[in-house]
Amino acid sequence: MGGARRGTAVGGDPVSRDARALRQALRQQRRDTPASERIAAAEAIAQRLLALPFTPEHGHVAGYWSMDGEISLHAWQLRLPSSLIYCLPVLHGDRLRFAPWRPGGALVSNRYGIPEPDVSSADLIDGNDMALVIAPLVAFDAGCRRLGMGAGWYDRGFAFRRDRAAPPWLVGAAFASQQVEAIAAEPWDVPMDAVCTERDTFLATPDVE
Ligand SMILES: Nc1nc2c(c(=O)[nH]1)N(C=O)[C@@H](CNc1ccc(C(=O)N[C@@H](CCC(=O)O)C(=O)O)cc1)CN2
Ligand SMILES: Nc1ncnc2c1ncn2[C@@H]1O[C@H](COP(=O)(O)OP(=O)(O)OP(=O)(O)O)[C@@H](O)[C@H]1O
Repeated sequence: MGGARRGTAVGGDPVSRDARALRQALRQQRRDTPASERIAAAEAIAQRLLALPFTPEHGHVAGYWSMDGEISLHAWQLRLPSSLIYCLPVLHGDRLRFAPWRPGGALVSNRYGIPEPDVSSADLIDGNDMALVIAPLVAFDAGCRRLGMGAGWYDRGFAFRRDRAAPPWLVGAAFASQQVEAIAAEPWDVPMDAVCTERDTFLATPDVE
């Protein structure tokens, strides 16, 4: 494995989806990001996310409760226009759903120990009713392909986006150090419309007919 070095893209072959070791190395590198970098990165990614060409004017937008060293979205959440409703992911059976959350709102811990809004299932929002979803990731490439935690929550939840246009807009969020040369495409993969880091914004190239 050539490269889980900080700040450098991993070169060589496309990242094998079976590369458990690579996933672990990238997660370790993500956890090792120093606090000073995390603080600056949260501000920088907020500016990039707010500047996306397709930021919706109203509706529900999802972030995530960062864990395992993921880049934080609190600065973005704080700066969202009041016409947008911030939501967090909620694991409902085998489905990824969403629920509005504001600081102070009731939370419970999900099966992975990640806090999620404490709401009844009737109040959960389906992925296809969201305007924009920021997806956490372990690695990404410049083509806006995403490697997640390996349980397929986002790929299953947004499978409908493989043959349907946005919305919901899907945006990966990561530290620049999580970029790899190429992620091998799997049939179930749902590419992101963009990936933002503290340093760059990658936009998926629209299909030219
Ligand atoms: N902050 C955040 N929220 C998120 C995700 C995420 O990646 N980050 N998810 C993105 O999908 C969903 C949760 N998916 C997850 C999938 C695996 C693990 C995880 O820690 N797996 C452990 C093994 C845990 C176990 O077996 O119970 C591991 O791989 O070490 C966590 C979250 C929804 N919410
Ligand atoms: N649309 C789908 N329908 C059924 N199974 C799916 C679908 N999408 C993904 N999966 C399954 O989910 C598993 C994990 O996929 P993958 O490794 O791509 O997840 P990931 O993108 O890393 O994780 P996540 O989306 O949770 O962050 C795969 O084994 C795949 O079989």
